[in-house]
Amino acid sequence: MTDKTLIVSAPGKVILHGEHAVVHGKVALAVSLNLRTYLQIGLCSNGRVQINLPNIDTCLSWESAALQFLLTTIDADVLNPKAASQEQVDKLRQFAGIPDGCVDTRSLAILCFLYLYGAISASSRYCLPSMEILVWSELPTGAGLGSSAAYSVCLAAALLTANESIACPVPEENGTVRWAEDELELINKWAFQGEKLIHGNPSGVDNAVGTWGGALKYHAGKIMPLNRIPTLRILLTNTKVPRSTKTLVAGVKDKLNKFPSIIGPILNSIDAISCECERTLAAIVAGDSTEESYAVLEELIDINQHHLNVIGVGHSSLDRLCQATALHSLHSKLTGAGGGGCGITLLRPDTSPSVVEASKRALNDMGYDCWETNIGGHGVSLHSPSSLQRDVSQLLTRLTDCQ
Ligand SMILES: Nc1ncnc2c1ncn2[C@@H]1O[C@H](COP(=O)(O)OP(=O)(O)OP(=O)(O)O)[C@@H](O)[C@H]1O
Ligand SMILES: C[C@@](O)(CCO)CC(=O)[O-]
Ligand SMILES: [Mg+2]
Repeated sequence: MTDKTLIVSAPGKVILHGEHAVVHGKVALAVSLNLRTYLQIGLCSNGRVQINLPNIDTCLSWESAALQFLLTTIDADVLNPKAASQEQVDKLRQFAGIPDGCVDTRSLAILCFLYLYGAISASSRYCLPSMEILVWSELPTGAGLGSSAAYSVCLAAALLTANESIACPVPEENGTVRWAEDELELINKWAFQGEKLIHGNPSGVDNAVGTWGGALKYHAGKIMPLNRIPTLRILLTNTKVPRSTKTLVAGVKDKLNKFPSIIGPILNSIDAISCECERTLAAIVAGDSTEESYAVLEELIDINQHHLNVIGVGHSSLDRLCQATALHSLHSKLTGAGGGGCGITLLRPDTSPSVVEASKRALNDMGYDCWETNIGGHGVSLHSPSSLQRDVSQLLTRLTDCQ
């Protein structure tokens, strides 16, 4: 590609409880996934900026000179990330030929890139750097697993590192490194600004998981690592019904504005579910009556799924998912923004392989993708090419070659 190439990655996430309520200041519990988004950035001197997004069939390239307007449009301080103003968004839309109100996958991804590239580069340079960026993800796009946050976190980490606003740590023996805590905070803050362009009004939970990984409790902007959490077995199902987080989040806000005394208590109840879930997970770690604790976790899942339907983010595909797993005495709820996308099903430590297989078969027969997942992937990381899994490395090389 170029003389200086960096590869970063960030994990997707599942929200156990608290989606949507967290946007309104309630508690959410989220864990990172072992599915990641990878970004390769190469600084070059060919006077061009290229972004290749194969998951969404998009590859765009501009003369750096054509992007110089970003320097005057975006007056940013790299150490104090701020949101794009309406005027700036309008200029970016106009430049990229994105009509007002257009929320398709490609438009949102490009808007997010242009703002982060402009804001991070413009704040410390007089001319914009020439670069080639390739983003490829193992996560399904727009399915509730935090693909937008993983994309924003990767862009923020790569642009800040390429710009030397944060250090470029030297990979250790295993070839993967993380940044220092204050640098992670800066990555997270910029990623949050990227999420704003994609989501409209994000809570910040998804980019926090993408940045720090692991399991965390998120409450009104406060990020608290969850240390007392057992190894959970989770079946992840993608209904493949497309939806937009931005639209769903806006829908809940409208409902809350219209019926504050009806929807408000439901959001409070979701908050209480997250807190009860946290206590129950800690009880399992402490070895307290695991059998009963799992029964509580299952009941919390059922109650929350009903609440999410009431606030308008359910979908018939998700109802069918819950019914299909209930036939095997398993409990499911949507995860992420809902409206289709993915659901999670809790498996007990002793759920037998035959039950898991039968559930998977039933879900596959309905046209859904379904897999038992590992949770707790590490947060945003910088990789040496040799440390990447072979299939990921080969894929990035192949995609680079066909640019
Ligand atoms: N691999 C990718 N390449 C380019 N753009 C991506 C990629 N992954 C996500 N995006 C951007 O993120 C948007 C999807 O974000 P959205 O928030 O709707 O879904 P999600 O993040 O997968 O789900 P949730 O927010 O519920 O966890 C896409 O429309 C696209 O703009
Ligand atoms: C629906 C939502 O709560 C989670 C999306 O993964 C939105 C957010 O928190 O930004
Ligand atoms: Mg998202």
